Amino acid sequence: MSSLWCVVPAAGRGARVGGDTPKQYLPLAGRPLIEHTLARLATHPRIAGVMVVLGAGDERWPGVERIGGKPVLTTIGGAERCDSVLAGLDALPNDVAADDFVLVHDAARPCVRAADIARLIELAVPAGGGLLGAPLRDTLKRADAAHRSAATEPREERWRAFTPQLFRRGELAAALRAAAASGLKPSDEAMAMERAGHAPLLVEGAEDNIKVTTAADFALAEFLLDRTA
Ligand SMILES: Nc1ccn([C@@H]2O[C@H](COP(=O)(O)OP(=O)(O)OP(=O)(O)O)[C@@H](O)[C@H]2O)c(=O)n1
Ligand SMILES: C[C@](O)(CO)[C@H](O)COP(=O)(O)O
Repeated sequence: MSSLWCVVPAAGRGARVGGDTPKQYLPLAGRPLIEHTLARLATHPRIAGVMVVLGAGDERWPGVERIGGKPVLTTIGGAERCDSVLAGLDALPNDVAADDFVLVHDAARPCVRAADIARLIELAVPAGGGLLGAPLRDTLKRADAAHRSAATEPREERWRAFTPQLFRRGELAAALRAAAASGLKPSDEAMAMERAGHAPLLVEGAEDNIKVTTAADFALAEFLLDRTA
């Protein structure tokens, strides 16, 4: 079975965590958060290599060139996550063809399960692309400016999007470029692909594939690390 490259957007500032150090470099179980994520990806049998997208002038990147025997390449990202993903796609090795599928996975998601990555590849490749996610399981409220519940929104057919997301290199790059040209800043790859007329497959994954977003998420991620390995 062929293996895929994975673009890892890691050029964010982690503003919602606070502090001067971007969250991907903050300690999680004794190691920088990003190292856990890269270890998960690089040791996966279906992943050929990782392209880490760094912030400009990022001195915190340890400069590793291989993890788990897999190549680790780097490039510089942009102002928004979508810009960073596009930069990562453009920087992939030339032997990654336009029709080859590529994964995109947030550096901020260190607890992704290997079985979920395998299942995404198994189901989304024949479907032309897709993403891990989970159906909403809570009642959904629309808040007004005073944080009052203004309405209860339908939760049927509503999913939370996770990463990895998986698409053909050329189609995803074209969709991201088209979105950028229209002034849209897609919050995930699937949004750009939907806008380009594709219908990404939703593949249900474990809800413990959390995105470390606030300081409180570090304790939860540390609790989950060993339980999701
Ligand atoms: N310009 C950006 C913004 C985000 N990311 C990456 O996209 C992933 C998910 O984004 P998010 O959780 O929003 O991270 P930050 O943008 O760093 O968080 P914040 O919005 O709190 O600053 C992270 O791995 C982050 O490093 C990126 O590569 N380039
Ligand atoms: C891509 C993503 O992980 C899907 O849920 C998420 O949108 C990235 O976080 P952000 O805060 O939207 O940048």
